[in-house]
Amino acid sequence: MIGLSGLRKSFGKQNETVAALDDVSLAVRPGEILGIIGRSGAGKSTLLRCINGLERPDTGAVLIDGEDVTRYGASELLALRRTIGMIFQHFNLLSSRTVFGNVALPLELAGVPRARIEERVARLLDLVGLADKRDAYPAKLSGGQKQRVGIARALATEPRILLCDEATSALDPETTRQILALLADINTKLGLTIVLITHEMSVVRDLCDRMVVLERGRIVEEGPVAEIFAAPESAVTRSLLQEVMPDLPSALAERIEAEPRPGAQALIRLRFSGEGAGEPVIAELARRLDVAASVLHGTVEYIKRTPVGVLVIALPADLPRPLDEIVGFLGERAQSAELVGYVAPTH
Ligand SMILES: Nc1ncnc2c1ncn2[C@@H]1O[C@H](COP(=O)(O)OP(=O)(O)OP(=O)(O)O)[C@@H](O)[C@H]1O
Repeated sequence: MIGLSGLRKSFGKQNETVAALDDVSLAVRPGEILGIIGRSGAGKSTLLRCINGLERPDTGAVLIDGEDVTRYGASELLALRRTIGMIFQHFNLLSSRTVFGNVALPLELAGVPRARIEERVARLLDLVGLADKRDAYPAKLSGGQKQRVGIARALATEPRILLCDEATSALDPETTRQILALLADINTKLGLTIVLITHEMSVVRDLCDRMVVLERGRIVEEGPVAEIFAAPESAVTRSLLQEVMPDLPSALAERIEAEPRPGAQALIRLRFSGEGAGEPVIAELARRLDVAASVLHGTVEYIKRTPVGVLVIALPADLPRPLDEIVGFLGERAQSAELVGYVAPTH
């Protein structure tokens, strides 16, 4: 549905140039929800703006339904934007217009007859659960209600693609959950393709099918959300994941040493996904290798009903077998097993 190939975009800043996008290639499948995550300045907004033609890449192609939109002129771009809805962090509603007036605006601009506008807006307000706020002005709405208006307005021209620019970053956690549930509902009901940018892993976890991690204008990781949560490869992804699935609680992290001191216990981090998440690894470790491990930390997240977890265990100081063998044994039963370091005995 959307194909980006070899996108590069630089901005000049005094004497230096910043590569906002540095050779980005990506395919977005019809009907999927793709999350693009990265830290501030990673290039997320530039990427989104290239998709809807607000930004023209220096080189590379943006294919929408097979057509390279980087070659479009002004009028073709205008038509393109009607097929791509967009919602924003700060909603961007017109304060002088009612809820109805805001949602109706793109239809008025497209010259849709009044009766059809009335009917379409009523349907959209029903869809986003705001039928009773039809005549309210934005100033009287909560953040979540404003974003619902934003979503209804974005859907007014019946786009095939919805771009979300940090759409829940200004909302509290409960309202965020409701808006993400609404987006999931719209994705299912309308078969809409959704591309969202965010700096929050919880948004990706709760809504997306696949994810892309951007860092300094480059894609550093890409794949199904559950797979990346279970086995993050890049340092950026691991660090972003700390927000939802801490690898180690900070009190424990402070005590970790790289080399074993006499009497120190080795800490092993296990990652699990899907079926493996329920397997009795620790019991097997005790039974088969005669190693009694203790659990120091664990989290389990459900991503589209797939359990994905992290478990940190401490091995006893005097191991009956070589450490490598134990890590290998665990690695065969979990998604991954790695030595985190050692903790010295506290007494
Ligand atoms: N119009 C511009 N002029 C100059 N530099 C820009 C412009 N737009 C973006 N940049 C630079 O390009 C880089 C990527 O910016 P971009 O806004 O795409 O990142 P982002 O991941 O969306 O960040 P944020 O989450 O803070 O919005 C940054 O270094 C930014 O300063």
